Amino acid sequence: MATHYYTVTWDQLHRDGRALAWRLMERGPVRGVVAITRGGLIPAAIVARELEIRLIESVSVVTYDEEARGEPVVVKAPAAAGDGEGFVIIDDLVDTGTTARIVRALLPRAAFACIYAKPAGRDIADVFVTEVSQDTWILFPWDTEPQFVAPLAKRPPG
Ligand SMILES: O=P(O)(O)OC[C@H]1O[C@H](OP(=O)(O)OP(=O)(O)O)[C@H](O)[C@@H]1O
Ligand code: HPA
Ligand SMILES: [Mg+2]
Repeated sequence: MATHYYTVTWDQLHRDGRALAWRLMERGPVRGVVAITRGGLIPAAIVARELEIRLIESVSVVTYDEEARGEPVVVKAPAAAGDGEGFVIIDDLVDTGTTARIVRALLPRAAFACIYAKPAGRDIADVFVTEVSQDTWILFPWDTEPQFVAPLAKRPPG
């Protein structure tokens, strides 16, 4: 269970997505990207734009219902990425690494990249940008909205 929250704004996600693109570019040419839906869709779009990649495939794995982890289900396999040669699989984050391991098994020759990583899943990523602790839940901009917060002086102590 998460005890900390790390809120990511659209602006920060865009910057971190571009940082991921830089790191991928340094590793060598990329023919296509495979986005793990849904969280990997926007990171994959940012990377594809920066690396001028038009070949974009998707794979759908459902593992979580909000913060509750369930049995991962592959809802859609990647159709046109072969064994993954020349492709980079992209996701928003690795947490336990379960989702990444399933997709890596489907595309054994692809690299795996994500923007955020937690310690339990970090080693499965070839490239990531920012690490957060295992007890931190990352709040993505598509899951949140700005809202009023009470002034500090009016909040209950604690
Ligand atoms: O490393 P893991 O423990 O497998 O967790 C990471 C995965 O969990 C989330 O996806 P989720 O299953 O919530 O689906 P979504 O991307 O459609 O929101 C996240 O987008 C990663 O794909
Ligand atoms: O920290 C997280 N944030 C959002 N989705 C997630 N899915 C697994 N871990 C996370
Ligand atoms: Mg996901």
